[in-house]
Amino acid sequence: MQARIESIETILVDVPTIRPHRLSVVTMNRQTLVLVRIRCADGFSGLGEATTIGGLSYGEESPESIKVNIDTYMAPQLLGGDATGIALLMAKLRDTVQGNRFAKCAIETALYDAQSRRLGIPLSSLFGGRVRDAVPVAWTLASGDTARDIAEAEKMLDLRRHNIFKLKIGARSVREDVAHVAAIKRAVGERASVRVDINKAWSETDAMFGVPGLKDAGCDLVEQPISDDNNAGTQRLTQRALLPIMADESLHGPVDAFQLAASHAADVFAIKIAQSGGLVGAAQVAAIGRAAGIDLYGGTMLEGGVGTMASAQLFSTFDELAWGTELFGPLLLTEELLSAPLDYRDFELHLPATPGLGVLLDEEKLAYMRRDRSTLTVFAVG
Ligand SMILES: O=C(O)C[C@H]1C=CC(=O)O1
Ligand SMILES: [Mn+2]
Repeated sequence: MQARIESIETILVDVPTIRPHRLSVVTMNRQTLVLVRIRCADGFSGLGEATTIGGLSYGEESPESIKVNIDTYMAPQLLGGDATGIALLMAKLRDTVQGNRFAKCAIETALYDAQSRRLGIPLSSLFGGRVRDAVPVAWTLASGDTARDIAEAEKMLDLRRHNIFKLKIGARSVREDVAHVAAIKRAVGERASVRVDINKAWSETDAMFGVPGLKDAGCDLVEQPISDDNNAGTQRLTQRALLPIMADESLHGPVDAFQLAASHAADVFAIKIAQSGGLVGAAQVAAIGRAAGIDLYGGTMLEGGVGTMASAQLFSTFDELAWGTELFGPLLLTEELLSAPLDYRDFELHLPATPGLGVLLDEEKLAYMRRDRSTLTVFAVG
């Protein structure tokens, strides 16, 4: 049975964060969610998300460019097509649209959400089924203040919400950053795993000094210490084997995964569905990593509930997820856009058993919060 695509809508929603979120590349005070909704003639619809971080400071696609490119170049090609033929539709997009991985991810996710709803099964069933019904979730400490980060970590441990902490460093000197990490590890001790994300800020020589310091501080994992232009440098750091090195910004889908795996320039892959160009691309990144003996970690672009659940649906199917996930995006936001919030408890995100993504939008809240609330545009078949 075919299902004609009737409309594709891309919606921007600006949501303040619960506190400033300081990365080496940007300080976020709000997040712009990019939501995609595809409606089909058989009455089924699907949701996807293409949210990125800090406008253009993290990736090459901004929320605004994602919306314009979907509305102008992608939606017209897909409208009227058969929504059940996901591989064919995505092949058509790949042939005619270069790059734009986040936009493609949102469209592909919406098609998979609609298709799994149509079949009455969770989205994870279309990727082989679940190995687990819940995934561990790290929290990022990024207030920029050591005492505040320690208080936040204590609160998360008390709530039994997170016992893995990822510290954002790289904006200060290496010496100051190592002292910051050491203070937080001293405070939480064996109750939590402490890891760092440098978001490319270090030079290779910074890393030569910094990584041994982090090891002495009790840090467990180092994410993207140096530029993604210098994978040879990351390979050298990985081979020094002082601490596990995780690839994040250097990993944009299966081709990068293959190159990093072939040169063993990482010990761990941060799998992100948007960076990988979609769920299928992310599954391929995971498979390449596993084939090369590289561990997996479920990454985020700090998406809201839709993208977070799409990621969780895929990560639940991985046979190995040694470093857990960081699917905490909705918890960083001051506003809930789902009709029921995601289920975080006992240090994990629990997945719903309902069809598709298993999430619904709070339509009233969305209507009130969407950026274009006065100038609505929905692209539909004429
Ligand atoms: O990993 C990143 O670089 C981006 C993001 C994920 C968690 C977080 O706090 O920031
Ligand atoms: Mn990262």
